Amino acid sequence: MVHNNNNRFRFFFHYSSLAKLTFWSFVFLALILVFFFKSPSSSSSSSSRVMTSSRPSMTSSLASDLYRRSLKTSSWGGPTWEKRVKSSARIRTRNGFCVLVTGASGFVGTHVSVALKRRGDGVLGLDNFNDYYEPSLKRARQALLERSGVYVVEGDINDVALLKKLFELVSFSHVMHLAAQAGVRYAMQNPSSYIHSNIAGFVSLLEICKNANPQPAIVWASSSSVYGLNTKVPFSEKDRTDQPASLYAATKKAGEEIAHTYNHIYGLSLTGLRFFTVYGPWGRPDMAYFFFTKDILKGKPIPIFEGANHGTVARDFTYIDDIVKGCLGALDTAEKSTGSGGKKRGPAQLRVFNLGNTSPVPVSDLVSILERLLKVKAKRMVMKLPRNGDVQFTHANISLAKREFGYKPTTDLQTGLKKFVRWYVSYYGSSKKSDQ
Ligand SMILES: O=C(O)[C@H]1O[C@H](OP(=O)(O)OP(=O)(O)OC[C@H]2O[C@@H](n3ccc(=O)[nH]c3=O)[C@H](O)[C@@H]2O)[C@H](O)[C@@H](O)[C@@H]1O
Repeated sequence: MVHNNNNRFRFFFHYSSLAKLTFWSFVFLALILVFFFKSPSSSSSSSSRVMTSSRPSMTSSLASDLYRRSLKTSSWGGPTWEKRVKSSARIRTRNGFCVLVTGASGFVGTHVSVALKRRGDGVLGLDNFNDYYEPSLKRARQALLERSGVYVVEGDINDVALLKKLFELVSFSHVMHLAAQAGVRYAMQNPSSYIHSNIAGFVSLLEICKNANPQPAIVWASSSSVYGLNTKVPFSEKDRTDQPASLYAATKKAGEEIAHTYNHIYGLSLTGLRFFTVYGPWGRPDMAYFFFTKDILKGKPIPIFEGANHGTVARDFTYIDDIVKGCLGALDTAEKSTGSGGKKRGPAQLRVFNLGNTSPVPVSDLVSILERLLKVKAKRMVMKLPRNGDVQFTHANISLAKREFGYKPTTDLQTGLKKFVRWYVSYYGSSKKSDQ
């Protein structure tokens, strides 16, 4: 009896302390939730586009919220959001791909997404809409993508919870990874942004891809800048790439080594594309051809770089439509990854290709073409090539891409710039008045 009473007492004691514990846990959780939803920075990061979110876990959502706060992007989740994600990623043709395009509202990302969608592939975009250059241009590209049926999820590639969610909702056959911090000279002003996007972000994406089942094949943007101080021309994929001249180039080179690691350990199929100074409609305002156009129209001086002893500075300018063909060719010839759920099952494809135009043009000739197209004389201000990451010359050997997927650029600089200028004038309206 005594024994029984004791048991009952113990049971009651346990029961009441358990109830207390549960009660206080609830109170604590409620306090966290109140703090989380009322916090000013969390609400300031929420734009009018905020959707109710169904987030995977408290800790991951807090972490992802921090990223979103720092990048001022809106939140994600909820049934409507999930429906849009799935609908955008739905394949509409036999044997079509299901592609996640990171950096979809970027210059190359927009063009590639539209081309994939047009041929019936399922395409889901992802972009953090950062303000490295005018976000309104990224929004305009997003509107264009919407009209083509491509939904762009607003978020950062470092947001692990978001990436997990996307891979839960959609079984991607391919990832076209174009999200990056671009620009050679800006790396001296904001080095950490290159580490954040080009290294940490790439690893975060690869971690998700390696754990996915099935693992997608990945095609991603490297850069001609990896050739750095290499003087042997034209640049071939076999040439040395261990002398980067800018932090930007170093992060792209690091990306190539990271790609090797994930291919080796996890059996991810990885293809890096070394783009050579891509230009065209909907381009990047930080690039020379773009801001030269703006400044020539405004009558502002154009800084034209030259090498030592008046040496020519030249680029293998490559038109966007040619680059898009190269990207699709790389996707079409990408073999499947061989691993699943984080385990390698056999060797997988690892490739790197130059995507250039194979005909370098001096920067001074670029300016002459723009003068003719704009019918305005440029105020040329010739200056020494700054020692902040620029290289004097780029020239692609494209025989590897030609052999693998028939890559053959067809647009010369004159023709491509004509299309760019036409777009520029129509986009900015009366361009001479444009403040962009
Ligand atoms: O192909 C690449 O790998 C790289 O191409 C471009 O980098 P860059 O070729 O330096 O392109 P721009 O900044 O547009 O410069 C084009 C040319 O104009 C010259 N330039 C640039 C700026 C300026 O004020 N004056 C000037 O003469 C540069 O020296 C260069 O020769 C992109 O900005 C990079 O993101 C990309 O990775």
